[in-house]
Amino acid sequence: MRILVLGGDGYLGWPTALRFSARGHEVGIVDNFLRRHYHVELGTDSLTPIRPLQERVRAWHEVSGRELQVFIGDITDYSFLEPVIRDFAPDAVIHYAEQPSAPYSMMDRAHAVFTQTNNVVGTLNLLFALRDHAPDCHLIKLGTMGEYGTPNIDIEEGFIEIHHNGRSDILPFPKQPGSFYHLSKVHDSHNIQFACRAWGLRCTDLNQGVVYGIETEETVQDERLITRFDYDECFRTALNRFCVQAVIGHPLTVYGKGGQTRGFLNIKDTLQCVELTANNPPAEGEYRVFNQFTEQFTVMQLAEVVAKAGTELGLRTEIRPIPDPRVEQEEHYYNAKHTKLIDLGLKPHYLSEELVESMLRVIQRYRDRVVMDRIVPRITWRPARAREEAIA
Ligand SMILES: O=c1ccn([C@@H]2O[C@H](COP(=O)(O)OP(=O)(O)O[C@H]3O[C@H](CS(=O)(=O)O)[C@@H](O)[C@H](O)[C@H]3O)[C@@H](O)[C@H]2O)c(=O)[nH]1
Repeated sequence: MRILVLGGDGYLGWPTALRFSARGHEVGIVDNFLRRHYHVELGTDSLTPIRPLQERVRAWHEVSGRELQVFIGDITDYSFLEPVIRDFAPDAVIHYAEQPSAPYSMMDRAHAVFTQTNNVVGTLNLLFALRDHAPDCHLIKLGTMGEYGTPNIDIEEGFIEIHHNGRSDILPFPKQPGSFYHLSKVHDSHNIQFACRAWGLRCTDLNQGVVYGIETEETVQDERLITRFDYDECFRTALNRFCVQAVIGHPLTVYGKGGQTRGFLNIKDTLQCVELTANNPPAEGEYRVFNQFTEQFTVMQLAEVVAKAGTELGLRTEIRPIPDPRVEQEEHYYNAKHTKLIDLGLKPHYLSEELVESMLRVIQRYRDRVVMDRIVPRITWRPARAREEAIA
């Protein structure tokens, strides 16, 4: 297949591009380096010393003998995106090219507006480019489990049968997202579903949970191929962040009661899921939703696994809950279905103490790169006065 990875310089995009390239597909990467720019803006950095994209691409060529095509530009700029889609003529587009952080979107008005403009306009441009230049292409869009929020009923995979006043229908599962970032993904889902219905596009919306992990089969082949690994309050994910905190001797920052439950998956399973999805495309006009995670945990359970693994390695690891900077339920019912990818053949890598220990060992190699004053959260979901109190 000809596969275009939008956001192919990112945490997941880069390993995804390598995986498809290793399997013999023709892979193109599109990126505008926004993730690198956010870190310059916030004074943070990836724990792992990632190389410039062109150097990574050369390294992959040396290691594998394979070429990756690179397109540098912004997908919100249609005059950039349209010729890329037209000339590359993809069979599948994997779309990671969005602002992915809930805290970043909650910083202030400007960051909320940027997040929604960037994400919604980029995806809309993509839909039009596919309609006009690659109508048979399979769009694989990274959505989020956070679209559903935490309702007091079981979460279905995209759709739910509703009986109402003697009639019934299968409708999109209700959405109660918890940040302007998560809301941007809801807006995308609606736009994509409409484009499938109106124009016959085919799309899989992958409602992904919280990803953890550093290494994949391809990125370990050469140190220049390592993917980024964030631990700061904005671009982290909880488990990755707790692991870095354990290594530097910082108390694990469980927010509030720690009963927040989410779906989690290993970065290796992100690649498996995307590959299974690409190999099993939907029909023309079909809009599918897969819930992409393998296990659910509370935040406190994650912290406990990290604390135990840290103790095994001789680290002094303390769990210290802090007031929750977000507006979210700190204890709640959570039971989300996730069978469709398993039915396609997903073989999960489950979370274990050994896996966390191996992450801690990799992090230990780079511990001198940690920006210490970017661990404690400063962004809150509440308005200014409450924010100042929280920081104090
Ligand atoms: O130091 C921390 C960091 C996070 N949390 C808690 O851990 C949970 C998950 O937070 P997270 O920062 O790991 O992930 P989140 O903000 O939900 O976003 C991440 O995971 C989402 C999937 S999901 O959570 O919506 O299923 C993706 O869409 C996003 O791109 C990705 O950044 C939240 O309840 C948060 O309050 C802590 O208790 N302590």
